[in-house]
Amino acid sequence: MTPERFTPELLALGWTDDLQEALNGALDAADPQDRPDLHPARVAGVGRSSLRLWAADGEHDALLTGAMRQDPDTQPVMGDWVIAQTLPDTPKRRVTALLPRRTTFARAVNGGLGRQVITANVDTVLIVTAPDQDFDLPRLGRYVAAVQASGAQPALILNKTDLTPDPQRYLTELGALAPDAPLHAVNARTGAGLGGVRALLRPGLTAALIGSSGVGKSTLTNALLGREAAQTGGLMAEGLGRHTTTARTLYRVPGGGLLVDNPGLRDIAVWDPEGVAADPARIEEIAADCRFRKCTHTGEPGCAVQRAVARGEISAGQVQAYQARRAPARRGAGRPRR
Ligand SMILES: Nc1nc2c(ncn2[C@@H]2O[C@H](COP(=O)(O)OP(=O)(O)OP(=O)(O)O)[C@@H](O)[C@H]2O)c(=O)[nH]1
Ligand SMILES: [Zn+2]
Repeated sequence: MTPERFTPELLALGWTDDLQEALNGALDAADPQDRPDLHPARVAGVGRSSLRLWAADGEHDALLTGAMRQDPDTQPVMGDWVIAQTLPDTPKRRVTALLPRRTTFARAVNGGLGRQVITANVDTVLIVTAPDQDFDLPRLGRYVAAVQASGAQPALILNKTDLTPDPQRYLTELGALAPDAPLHAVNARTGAGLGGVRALLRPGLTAALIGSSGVGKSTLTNALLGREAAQTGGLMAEGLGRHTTTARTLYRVPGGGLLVDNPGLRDIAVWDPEGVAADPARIEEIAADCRFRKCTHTGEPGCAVQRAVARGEISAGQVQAYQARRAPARRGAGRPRR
């Protein structure tokens, strides 16, 4: 049907079985005449009215269909996978559909009534801190919670290890925040310890860096990329350049992996942590529409919860948090609760 399907190019961009399945479904539903022109692509840059896409056959500028532009639920964000149509008279593509999101970073808007997704499909978030006045365990703990709520895996990075005679003391405290998370000490300026961080950026995986201003995210980005891509010292990163006011970009890491640079993610410190927490009543309300009464929301057909995740109404992380909370009760009772 389509020439795509796990080409090395798509895999390098983070293509998965779930995405292929969603694409197949969308192609089945599409006008047979259009099918050869429909291809998956990853959103690598977001401008006011256009998108930068990375596809199996290279980079393209793209426009949204009017319907997608008007619906906040289908507005593609950095990291999203979309279906893009080639057009006869222009090199620009037209984005026709949003593919389901694996993870979502969102912030609460309208006083917590709504949520705005700012980055999708990030697998690993490197939480960066330094052994100086930035080292604030409660705030770092909120980063960890926000990352887990997004559905992504946190990793903890202590940068600027040259500033302390005793990095181990900081590492011990950091490690206690998330015992299962990878933990690395680095000096982004000299590159010391970078090998461990590089090992987290495997082909097909998408990573992002968060942490306060000045902690060394841009320096670390440049060290990982092996070039001066991001401006250090608090200036804006390279991105869509002249076309946008807010730089948001995706980088390819030499050796594999993708790195999202998104100022919106950097502001995670100001997020309301409750805004991203799961509301069990809300999820149970959605789950009432699942086809199966004992649906576990882990991939059953007709699952209303997964449908809500795909629409961005709730995040994969919220569902995970909800399931994690239910699991002990389920074990205790020895049978499913519903
Ligand atoms: N001593 C020391 N300084 C570092 C290290 N890494 C980065 N810096 C310095 O810290 C300052 C801030 O680094 P940036 O990389 O711009 O920090 P950032 O987190 O990207 O900051 P924003 O762009 O404002 O979010 C720069 O002067 C860097 O040279 C390190 O490992 N040791
Ligand atoms: Zn379900």
